[in-house]
Parts: sequence; structure tokens; C-alpha cells
Amino acid sequence: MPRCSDRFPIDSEPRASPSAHPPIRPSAQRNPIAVSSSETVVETKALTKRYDDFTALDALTMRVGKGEILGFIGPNGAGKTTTIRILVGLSKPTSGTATIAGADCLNDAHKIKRLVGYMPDDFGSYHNMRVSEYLDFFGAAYGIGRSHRIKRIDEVLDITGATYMHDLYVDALSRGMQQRVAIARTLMHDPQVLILDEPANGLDPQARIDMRVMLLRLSEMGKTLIVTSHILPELARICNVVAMITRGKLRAFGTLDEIMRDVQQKRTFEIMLISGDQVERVGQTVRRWLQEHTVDDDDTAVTCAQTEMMVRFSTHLNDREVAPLLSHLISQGETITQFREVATDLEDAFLSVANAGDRSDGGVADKPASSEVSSGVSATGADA
Ligand SMILES: Nc1ncnc2c1ncn2[C@@H]1O[C@H](COP(=O)(O)OP(=O)(O)OP(=O)(O)O)[C@@H](O)[C@H]1O
Repeated sequence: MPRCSDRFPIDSEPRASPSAHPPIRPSAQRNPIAVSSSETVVETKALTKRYDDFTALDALTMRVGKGEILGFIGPNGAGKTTTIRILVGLSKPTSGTATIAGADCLNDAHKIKRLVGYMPDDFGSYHNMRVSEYLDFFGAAYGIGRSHRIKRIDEVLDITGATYMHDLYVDALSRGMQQRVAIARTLMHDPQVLILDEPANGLDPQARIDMRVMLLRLSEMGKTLIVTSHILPELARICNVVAMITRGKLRAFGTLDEIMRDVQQKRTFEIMLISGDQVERVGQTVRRWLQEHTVDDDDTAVTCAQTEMMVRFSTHLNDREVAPLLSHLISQGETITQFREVATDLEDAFLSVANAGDRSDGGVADKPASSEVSSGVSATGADA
């Protein structure tokens, strides 16, 4: 499983400074209320969206403050796009409210359009259009006058480090260049809030670093950012606040440090095996052993990785308490190559929170959102 620190040396680049948030536990608690301490810009209250009998978004309550970068994390189908579509006025909630700078996302569509810049995942197709013409087109759509548009195009290209692209054709841009131009486009009408869907998707490592620097700069300018991403270490580098959502419910909210601190109350162990054939069997044995030796239901989550010949579990047990598990496995005739504690990172935190939330729903654990999240790990036993 990739680790944050494997890919991006700590302190080699600017990071978002965490703002003070009351810690909200990433536990099985149903729909924690997410509160930000700085001036509220984005706020949802019990936001719910149903499609017939299916609840895509379930009483989402959260606040995001001025200048904050919210990392909005969730697996496929969690409800991120549903939330975003409501925030930008493209979808009507079944119940609850969403406001941006006090404007109601449902009833103040005109104000919302001025307040929000939305960058969807898909850049779209624009033939025979230069970057300046592309930005001019969107500026006009926002009702910006011609002379102001010309000035503004230069400003947004400067902010996004894309001045040299002014005369290039849009359809000849690389993915990284397109993403810069797409952000420039969202800035044309100088919105307070930027909602960016997977801005780092498809970018090479250097372009990702450039993207991070750019998003941090926008935050320093006082913009409030909501950023979705499946690349969790990417978000860890830039977000002041993280919201984790699965099955339409908010499972955890807080600074990364707060979420990690809570998750780290449990320790994660990996059991490395000699053969992939052992994985399911050992997973079941570990699960049964944990059920017998712990009182906390949260302590019985076991994940198995067939290709990595690995079983992983998290527990509150201390060394003395967990050591007999190794003896037990050996007495069962299992060959163990390693039994070790592993450091917890954002991906583990996400999986831990998602699994705890799903168990509290009595449901099936969501599959991790991407190969980077899952790294071949799948839920097993009663978690599957
Ligand atoms: N128009 C619709 N009708 C019925 N169900 C829908 C509709 N739009 C979304 N859904 C369902 O709502 C759930 C949440 O979808 P949503 O697109 O918000 O997820 P997401 O977190 O953005 O996922 P992804 O990361 O794949 O984009 C999914 O189960 C989806 O199938």
C-alpha cells in the first residue's frame, strides 16, 4: 500500500496549515456533525437526497470555513457528486439545506453562480479554440464585460501559472496544462468558493506537485476550496480539513491530525504468509480469535490481500494481549513470515472509518475507491 511519505518527502513542499477544529471521532457514530471554526462559507444541514427508495445522501451536516481546503473523500458511489451537484445548484435536495456565503443553493441560483467556481472531472472538447478565447467564452457566459474580460484572462492565467498558454490551442494541451486552464476558467468571475472534482486525476508526479502548490496559493488568497480526490496522499498534502463519506453518510470530519489521532488509538498489524492459499483461512482464524479475545466489535475487522499474501487487522489490544494470536496461528500449522505492526496513514484511516461506518449500518464494507486505495486489499469474513 503506498504511503504518503514514500512518494512525497515531508516538508519538501508547502502544506496547508491545520486550522483549529473540535475533534470529531471517525467512529461508527452515525452522521457526525462537521464543524469548522473559521468564518463559515459553505454549510449543509441534514442534507438528504433520495432517488425513489434509494438514499444517495443521508442527512449530511458540515461547515467549511473561509480559506479552508476541504478534502472530500469517499469511494465510488459514496455521494460526493450528489453533494457537489446540490451545492452548485444543479440538483434539488429531497430535504435539508445547503448554503454558500449565506445564499441558498436551491433558491438563490443566481447568487450561487457568482459565488462558486466548479471544475468538473471532464474538461470537455473545444476544437480550434485558443486558451484566451476559451477563457473569454466562459467570462462572457458569466456576464463579464469585454474590457474587464481581457484583463481578467491575464490575471487568471498568471494565478494558475499558465500565462505562456495564452495563444495555445486548447485541444493541443496536455492533461496537466488543461487542468491549469480549467482552474483558470473557474476563477474568471472571481468566486469565493472553488469546487474541484478530482483535479489531480491523470496528472504526472510533477504536475501533481504543481497542482498542490496552485491550490495552496488559492487558499492563501482567501478562496474556500472543496476538493474531491481518490488519491488520498494527494489530499493529505493540501487539506486543512477532511470529510469522509460512505453510503451517503458523513463518517468523519476534522483535520487530518485529528482523524489520524483517533484512528491511531487502534494499532494495525500485518501478518505476512508464505502462500496466497493461506490468506482466506488465516483471515477467518484471526477474525474468530479477535471475536473471542476482544469486547469491542470494532476490533474484529480483518482485511485479506490475496496477491500480497497478507492479512491485516486493527485492534486496541496491547503487545502482551496480541502475542498469543501468533502462537495460535503457528499451532494451527500456519507458516508466518512476518507478524508486524504497521504505521497508519490516510488510506488506512479511510478504510478504518469506512469499515466501521458500514458495520454500524449492518451493511457490506464499501470497496476502496481506487487501486491506489485498495492495493489489492479486500474485505473478508463478516466484513464482506
Ligand atoms: N440520477 C440518479 N438516479 C438514481 N441514482 C443515482 C442518480 N445519481 C446518482 N445516483 C446514485 O447515488 C449514489 C451516489 O452517487 P454519486 O455520483 O454522488 O457518488 P460519488 O461519490 O460521486 O461517486 P464517484 O466517485 O464514482 O463519482 C450512487 O449509488 C449513484 O448510483
